[in-house]
Order: sequence, then structure tokens, then C-alpha cells
Amino acid sequence: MARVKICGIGTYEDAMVAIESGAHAIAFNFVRASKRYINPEKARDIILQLPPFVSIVGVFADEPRYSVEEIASLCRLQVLQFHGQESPEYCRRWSYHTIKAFRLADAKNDIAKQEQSNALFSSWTALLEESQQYDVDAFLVDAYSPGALGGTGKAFDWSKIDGPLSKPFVLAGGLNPDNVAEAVRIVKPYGVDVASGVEVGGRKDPAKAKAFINAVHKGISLYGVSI
Ligand SMILES: O=C(O)c1ccccc1NCC(=O)[C@H](O)[C@H](O)COP(=O)(O)O
Repeated sequence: MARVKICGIGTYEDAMVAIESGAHAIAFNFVRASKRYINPEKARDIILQLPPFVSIVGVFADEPRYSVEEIASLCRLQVLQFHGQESPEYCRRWSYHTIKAFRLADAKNDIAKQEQSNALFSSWTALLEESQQYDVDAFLVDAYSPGALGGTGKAFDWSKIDGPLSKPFVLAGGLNPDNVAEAVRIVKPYGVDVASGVEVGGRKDPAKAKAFINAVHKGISLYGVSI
């Protein structure tokens, strides 16, 4: 089955909802502009109470390298997700697994002029070409929503995905218990990522998280192969 990452853990209870639902990875958001931002000390307190066998991911956007190193070490992160305009050079030589996030807009005209970025595309071909510059462990493709880097609950047009990336591909953006089985069937990603789609009132919801993971099981697929 596709791997599942639940993003935007804000409390110990959120983390346990994700883990007990069967998530393979949980993510703490260190992007200050995000409503899901968590202070690194608070994240560390939660992480130190967690059971083993769950990947701990930190989400960053254009954070100075020294600061990422500090937070990763403090919080014992295992995976770094770069959600801003980080260059290929920046993304190299980390002693952690790395994921580079890109956003895909449905149409060129959707992209506001002031939001042009090396991580924002309206065509799969352009995204694919840019991804070839990056020596990371996986790519995450999210939806574009004006004025936000992620976590908006908006999906993109999955039919724009056209051909494999060179590294495992994590599908994100507007996934929820009602659409994720179809998304997995159509896209056949290595993994899926969700924030808004398993929340109620800003907290991770046990029923939604379980329904989400059950639906991923129904969609199956890992690396494009049904198992
Ligand atoms: O979740 C956020 O608030 C966020 C803010 C800024 C950068 C990244 C952010 N989230 C990263 C993720 O991996 C989210 O899970 C992804 O954007 C999907 O979110 P959603 O559409 O809400 O499921």
C-alpha cells in the first residue's frame, strides 16, 4: 500500500491519533507562517514520548541551514521536507532523508505574478525538468493555492501528472478519506500526505485518520504496483 504521512502534528494526542491509525510518518511543521507551526521545544517534548517505528519528519520553508540542523538534532528528526524555494545545492548533503516539495497549479494564469518560484509550476514537464536538479530521497507534489505554501486542503488536477519522477513520489494537496482511494488508484504514488483532510477544529481526528488510512488500503499501490 502507499505510505502515509500525516502532517501538522501539534499535540501528543495528534501524534497518537496518527500513529494508532497506522500512519508510517508524522510531520511537525516548522514553517513560521503556517497555522500548524510548532515551536521546536514543544515538538521535542512530544517526539520524546512517542513509540518507535514511525518516521519523524520536519517541514521547513527557506529556513537557514544552521537552524534546520539545530531543530533536526533537538527533535531527533529523521526526514527533512523542504517546502519553500530551496535550491538543489541547499538540498544536498544532509545527514537525514530529504524530501523536496513542489507545487503544481492547474493553469499558468492561476499563478499570481508575485508568487513565481522555482518550486511552483503549471506543467508536469517543467516540474519534472526542475526535479532532475535535485539529489533528494523523495519528491512531494502539492497543490498551488494563492498566498499559501501548503496545508490548504486544496487538490490539484491529478491528470496533469505525466510520467515518473526519478525518486519516490508523495502525492499531497486536498486529500481526504473520500478521495484518497481514487487518488492512489489513478496516480499510484509511493506515498500520500495529508494535513487538513484528517482534521476537525484544527486537531487530528481519530475517525477521519482511520478512514483515511482504510481508504489508502483500498486504493493500494506502492511504486505503481498493486499489491
Ligand atoms: O500544513 C501547512 O500549514 C503548511 C504550511 C506551509 C508549508 C507547508 C505546509 N504543509 C506541508 C504538508 O506537507 C501538507 O500536508 C500538504 O501541504 C497538504 O496539506 P493539505 O492539503 O491540507 O492536506
